[in-house]
Amino acid sequence: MENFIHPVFRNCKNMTLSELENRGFIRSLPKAELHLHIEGTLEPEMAFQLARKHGIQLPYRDVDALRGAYSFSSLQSFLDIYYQGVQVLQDEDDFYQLTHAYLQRAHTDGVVHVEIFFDPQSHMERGVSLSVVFDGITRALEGAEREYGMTYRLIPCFLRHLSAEAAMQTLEALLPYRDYICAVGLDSSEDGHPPSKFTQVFNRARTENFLTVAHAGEEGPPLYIWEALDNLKVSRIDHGVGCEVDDALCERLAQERMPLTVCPASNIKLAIFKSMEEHNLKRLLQRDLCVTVNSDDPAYFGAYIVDNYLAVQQALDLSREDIISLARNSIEASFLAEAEKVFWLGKLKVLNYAVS
Ligand code: HPA
Ligand SMILES: [Zn+2]
Repeated sequence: MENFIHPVFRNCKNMTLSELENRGFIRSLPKAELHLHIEGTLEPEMAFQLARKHGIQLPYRDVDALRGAYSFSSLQSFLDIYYQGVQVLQDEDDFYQLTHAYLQRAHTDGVVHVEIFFDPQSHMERGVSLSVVFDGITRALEGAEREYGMTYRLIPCFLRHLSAEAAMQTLEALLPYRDYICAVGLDSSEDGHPPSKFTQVFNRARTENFLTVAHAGEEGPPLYIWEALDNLKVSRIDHGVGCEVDDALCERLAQERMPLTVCPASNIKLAIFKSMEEHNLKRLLQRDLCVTVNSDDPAYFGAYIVDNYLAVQQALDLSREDIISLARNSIEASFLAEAEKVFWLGKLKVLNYAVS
């Protein structure tokens, strides 16, 4: 027990006082996490625990060797390891444990509302039923709502490297679970898989009263962001950092107040930017875009939501007002009801008075 360090403090050993103060400040802000793949919260310790439980042999000697493999050169190099990790998720309790662990962590980070992605196709193709996935995830979400008052939405995503027909079949399989679903999304390998490939599927999703979101402009060109807006009629762009080279697109995003769910640590780990100092988040904020900060796949990128806020604050020299704007954007960009947004925005307004 002597050497036990709570995961929240694992990275704190070498921190300066101002880092600790900033971390506490960021934690204290009510915020929403809007870009989080639940499968991307699988920490190596849990991967080994579940592999042992199910008699699965992971191709790594131990937890350290697995964590050591989390070194990526591109989105695809990450996805190859991520889909391998998914294999250990087999029964309802696995999905519960995974989601429960993430929600506990999010709560300590001051997250008051989560919108969680998951990849139904990566489970169904292994013979894991949708009811197992939904039951496990929603059991944890309902527990966090009871215990912490944390609200939630669920967003199943279609894998864009698979066919539009497969996505349509997946949408049909999801319909019996419609009461648990707020929106549908699009993720996985971006290059060569434009949003327009899924126009019909997203049309159908909207006739079924689902909102839509899509990953676009992570590695892909601005054209994919235009297509997500015009073909898929999304309410948010996931990532979207590739918009910067297209002035007309930036103007449209600003004018429509179209949120971008930016994931800074993910962008560095997947080599979208060479370093955090080169990240374009501050420039996008200065262009009046509705930028939010999120963790994407925190177990793989080594950074949960507060780590992401802190990293951009330090690297880009963001003020406390900037940080509050990011938290405010997250509430505004969420799929919460208007009255709930007003409640959290009121709390943030009081905090803003306190720092300005
Ligand atoms: O960052 C991502 N991009 C695309 N697909 C994904 N699936 C999990 N994480 C990601
Ligand atoms: Zn993502």
